[in-house]
Amino acid sequence: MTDIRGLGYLRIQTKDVPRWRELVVDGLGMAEGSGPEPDGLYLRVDERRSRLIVLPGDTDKALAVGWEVRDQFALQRVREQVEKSGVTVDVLSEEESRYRDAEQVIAFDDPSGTRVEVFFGPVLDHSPVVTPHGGRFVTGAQGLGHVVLPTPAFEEAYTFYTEVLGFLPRGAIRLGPADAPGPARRVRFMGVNQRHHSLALCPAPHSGEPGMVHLMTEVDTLDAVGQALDRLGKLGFSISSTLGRHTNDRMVSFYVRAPGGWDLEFGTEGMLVDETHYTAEEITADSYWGHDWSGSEPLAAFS
Ligand SMILES: Cc1ccc(O)c(O)c1CC[C@@H]1C(=O)CC[C@]2(C)C(=O)CC[C@@H]12
Ligand SMILES: [Fe+2]
Repeated sequence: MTDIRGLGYLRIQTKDVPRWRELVVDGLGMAEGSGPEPDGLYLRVDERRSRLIVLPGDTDKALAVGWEVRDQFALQRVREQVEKSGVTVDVLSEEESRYRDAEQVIAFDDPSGTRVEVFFGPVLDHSPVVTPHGGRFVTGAQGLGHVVLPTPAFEEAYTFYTEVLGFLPRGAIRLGPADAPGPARRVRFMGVNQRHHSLALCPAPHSGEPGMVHLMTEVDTLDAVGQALDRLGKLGFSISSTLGRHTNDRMVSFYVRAPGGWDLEFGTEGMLVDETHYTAEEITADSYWGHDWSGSEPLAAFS
């Protein structure tokens, strides 16, 4: 069983912090917090000081995906496993860890070059999470949500996450027709807690900028999802996919395009996995209904 307990945080940079604020605060209804960079946008959805960190930069890209472990002993085990696999691990200084609002952070690159941070001891903010539209986010033992990462080195990356970091396979979906020539290409889902997937890998031409396909965050009511969709329309955001219900995690969600050419998925009613009975399945449709991607602008990871 893996030492990783959940998706802890995502840190990105963007050319357009104000538009990101409209997207995640005015649109999705996250609460604005604070952090070490005065010009950064720190988003709170729970008692953590921040879960999504949006920093100003020259380009739009993911800076780091943060995975949480229980304690210093778990962090040490992860470090040993990653080093044993031949990957260099940076042990961040106390100052660098404090910048990330954690007691201790280690960092390394995954096989696609995505910066991975693993941490324990997140710093809490006990003031009430005052979300601007009253939404309540589903985090806790299920972590922040899930990320889908683009990778041109699919097999290597999948092996790394499952065999080195211990992510559990949580099924797959084939890309393209079942009778396509050559080896099947699949999006593979992986979990570390009861959330169906905390990570998915998607075969893509490159994992460079923006280095993300989407980040999913979950709220506790369908009304909060629908109201966010209404607000985003008024704010002029492009909806990449209409509302729909996924077949694997049963989540009802939509996708909205973020600056930088990747998406934020916003959903509710995600299922809880019971590992006593779960087996990894291959789904043959992404959704029971909805999720019409036909109006989507192309994802930057595929260009
Ligand atoms: C199928 C599915 C189940 C659960 C999810 O949280 C989820 O995001 C998805 C969609 C993944 C989806 C896909 O399978 C094919 C390629 C897609 C359409 C993309 O290009 C982005 C989302 C990808
Ligand atoms: Fe997703």
